[in-house]
Amino acid sequence: MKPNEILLNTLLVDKDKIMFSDEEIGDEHIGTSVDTPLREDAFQLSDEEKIAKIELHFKEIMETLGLDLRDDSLKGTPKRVAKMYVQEIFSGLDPKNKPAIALFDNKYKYDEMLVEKNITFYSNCEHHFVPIIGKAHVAYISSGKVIGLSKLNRIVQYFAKRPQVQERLTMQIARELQEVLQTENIAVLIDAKHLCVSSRGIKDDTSTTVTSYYGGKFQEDATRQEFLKYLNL
Ligand SMILES: Nc1nc2c(ncn2[C@@H]2O[C@H](COP(=O)(O)OP(=O)(O)OP(=O)(O)O)[C@@H](O)[C@H]2O)c(=O)[nH]1
Ligand SMILES: [Zn+2]
Repeated sequence: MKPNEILLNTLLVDKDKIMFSDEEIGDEHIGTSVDTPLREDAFQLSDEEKIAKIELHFKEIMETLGLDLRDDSLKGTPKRVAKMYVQEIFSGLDPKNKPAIALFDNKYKYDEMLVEKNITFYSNCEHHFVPIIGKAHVAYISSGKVIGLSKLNRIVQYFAKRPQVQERLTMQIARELQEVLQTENIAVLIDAKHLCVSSRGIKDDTSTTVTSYYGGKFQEDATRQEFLKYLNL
């Protein structure tokens, strides 16, 4: 294959992967791979319909593995897994579960950074569908608006409840905070353990993965250092 053909193929593959956004579908999103790749018909089924379909398919997976679903302990598993996927661990794929955020004026005139640290989250790796367990630390410097503290945690949980890669999770949290708080001044740092790295494959039980995003004033060295100091990093 000539170099140009290789480049073209790469572009085609990437384009297919990132065409569909969870906010909007359109060409303007080609290149904005911050969005979870979603099918065009992603929101057509009700939760009940999704659960029924996943139950059916999961039953088939278990039977293919050789399990006898007449066993008392196993017979409810396909339904349990389906409900867990739709209502719990992948509930962040559905915008109806996005946390409602009320914005308040910064009447306290607090203009230093606010850090919400050690937000424990459970996500799942989109390559293997096994858990990612980690801590997210987020910070913002108000541009005149503030939100309730718990909403910072809720935003982290919403995006964690999707099949994820850590880089995208980091960027989705940062982008949402920038939108909600109407400021570029956002920092996000995630330190997480990927069970696909520790419990299988390379089986490295000690390594963790750190990703970060620094926007606006956090791009200045002193501000970034202050944020990291609060995290004891
Ligand atoms: N960049 C990135 N990679 C991830 C993340 N979670 C898991 N991975 C990696 O995704 C890769 C998938 O690689 P493949 O070679 O296709 O899969 P695999 O054969 O199961 O790879 P091994 O885990 O090395 O056995 C692995 O290296 C994972 O460690 C993540 O959040 N970000
Ligand atoms: Zn994985």
